[in-house]
Amino acid sequence: MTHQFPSLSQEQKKELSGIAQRIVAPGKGILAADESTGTMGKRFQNIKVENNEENRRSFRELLFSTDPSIADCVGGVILFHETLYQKSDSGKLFPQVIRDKGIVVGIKVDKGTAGLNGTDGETTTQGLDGLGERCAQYKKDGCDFAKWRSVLKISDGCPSALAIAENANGLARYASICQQVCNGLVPIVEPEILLDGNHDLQRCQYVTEKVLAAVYKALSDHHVYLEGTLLKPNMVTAGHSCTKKYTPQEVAMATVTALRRTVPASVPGICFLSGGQSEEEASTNLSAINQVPLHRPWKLTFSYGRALQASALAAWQGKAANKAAAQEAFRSRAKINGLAAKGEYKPSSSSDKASMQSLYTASYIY
Ligand SMILES: O=P(O)(O)OC[C@@]1(O)O[C@H](CO)[C@@H](O)[C@@H]1O
Repeated sequence: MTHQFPSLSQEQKKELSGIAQRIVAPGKGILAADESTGTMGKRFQNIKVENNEENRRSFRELLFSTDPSIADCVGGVILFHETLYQKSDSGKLFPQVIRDKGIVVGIKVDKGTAGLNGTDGETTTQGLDGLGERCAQYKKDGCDFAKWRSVLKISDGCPSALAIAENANGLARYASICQQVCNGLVPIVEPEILLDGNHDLQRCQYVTEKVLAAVYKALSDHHVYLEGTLLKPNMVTAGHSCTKKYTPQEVAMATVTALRRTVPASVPGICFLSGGQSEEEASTNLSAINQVPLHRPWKLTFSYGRALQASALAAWQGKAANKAAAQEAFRSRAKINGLAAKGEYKPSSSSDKASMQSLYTASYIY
């Protein structure tokens, strides 16, 4: 075996690890506002709002112009391409609005999934062609991190060895391109295992361990600098149609056990996706994860889309008059998750009904 040909200087490594650490500073997580145009359409349908560019801008404006105290619990925001070039009501580009609050700007760079022929409906993720050029441009336009989502599912025969290997390699190739000399983006590596299925907690833990082990082998093969990366995994939970119910403590123990067996201690932070859990479930499980009596060498925090925005969307209803109420709903959810990231969130019996509502969609695609 040859030696490694170093591609990153000490300064470049320092920049990457500094960005990653700022995003997951104590009590901070990520707002995933990177829904594609199609996904926003589904969200808007529920509140009967037309899916046009101005409405998408207005909703994001509401989130990004929330009181600056939001920066106490949000360290990073992930944007969709369209949003990166949109402006606030006062005419400021969104990345500037976000950076002015001391929050790091990120961008979703994958181009969605494509079928893997010969498998039982499994997929790979597209977007590697021209990725280097796109990353360099995004860095110039104010981004410091990126996100790429791979999707795997659990059934009797899934995930297949092919799906695991193909998605791990894609994530590693993407991560190495993000970190390349001129690009300087911290890659968030997201191997999402969907909630669909009737499998139990143990099966999800087993699959999560196999998937993460393959991802970290591929990241090593591709010489990815782990200190300058973040992981965005699913929590280990039973499938959505499993009849057995598990406590947050059981979910937390299975999740932390799987992570301890597979994720190197050099990774600064693990930011969970919410994956269809209700807002309350996602917060309660995260808090329980941060209370597991095992050594946890990484920050364990959130990178929620649905579980951070559902109440805000419901309060907004597309009406300017509801902006303040929607911002308050978002601020309150972010604060709760900030506490959960420190293991300090205690759910109260008075939690409102909407926050307990499942946000699950079968075979979630975007
Ligand atoms: O699972 P959640 O927390 O809602 O969203 C997690 C996420 O990766 O999936 C979405 C795909 O639509 C992205 O917008 C988002 O970043």
